[in-house]
Amino acid sequence: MSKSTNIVWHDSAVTKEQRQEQKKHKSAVLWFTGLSGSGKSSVSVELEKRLYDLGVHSYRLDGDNVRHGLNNNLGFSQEDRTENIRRIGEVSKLMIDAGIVTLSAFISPYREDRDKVREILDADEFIEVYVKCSLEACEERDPKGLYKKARAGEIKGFTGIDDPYEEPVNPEVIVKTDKQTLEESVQVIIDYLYEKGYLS
Ligand SMILES: Nc1ncnc2c1ncn2[C@@H]1O[C@H](COP(=O)(O)OS(=O)(=O)O)[C@@H](OP(=O)(O)O)[C@H]1O
Ligand SMILES: Nc1ncnc2c1ncn2[C@@H]1O[C@H](COP(=O)(O)OP(=O)(O)O)[C@@H](O)[C@H]1O
Repeated sequence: MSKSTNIVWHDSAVTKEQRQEQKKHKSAVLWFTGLSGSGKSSVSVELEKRLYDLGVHSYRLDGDNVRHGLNNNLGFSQEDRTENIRRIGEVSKLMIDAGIVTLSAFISPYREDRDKVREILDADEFIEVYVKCSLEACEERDPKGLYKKARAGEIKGFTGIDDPYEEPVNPEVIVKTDKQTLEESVQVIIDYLYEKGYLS
């Protein structure tokens, strides 16, 4: 529920469309969702590098990083995760308005939260990228040692262990990081962006 009252929207003199035209590409959010350790950070970092080399104005928002600043008052309860995703959805919307291809990499375990982000954007602005990887493979990788801690009961409410992860029903893109190399996953996304006309 919004607490802001007596506020009036003020339009800019430069439109989103003009910014896109200037940059020579569309803007949208690539919304990476998946278990901890599935590869959201690895794939989005590599993709950002590829996009930069292609001259695409892009920027990456990452769960761990954003929780150091903007969202450092949020934990991992369902309510806090929902607020985390709501804020990132709004930040992504601002970035899209600025003409930027935004890469948002958050577990975002709840379908409803992801769908709400989709709803506040235009139809082709939300590209859900399911970073699919079995729990077993994520746990085997355990890059931060968090699964080990969760199994030992040192972290409560860890996604995939004792907290839910709701898979996307109809994502625009699926990358299977337990079956594909990092480079193959990045290429799948680049191909999608060209095929759908985000890049030309
Ligand atoms: N309880 C619990 N469950 C899941 N993850 C946890 C938890 N506690 C800390 N971490 C670390 O926080 C990172 C996930 O943050 P996100 O903002 O992406 O999470 S969420 O979208 O709000 O669910 C996640 O990063 P990734 O491993 O990159 O996904 C973890 O490093
Ligand atoms: N094919 C692959 N794609 C992405 N990551 C992979 C792959 N194979 C192994 N990995 C490793 O898996 C780990 C994924 O961790 P990370 O990218 O931080 O995931 P997340 O951001 O989803 O938590 C990294 O250590 C990465 O090197």
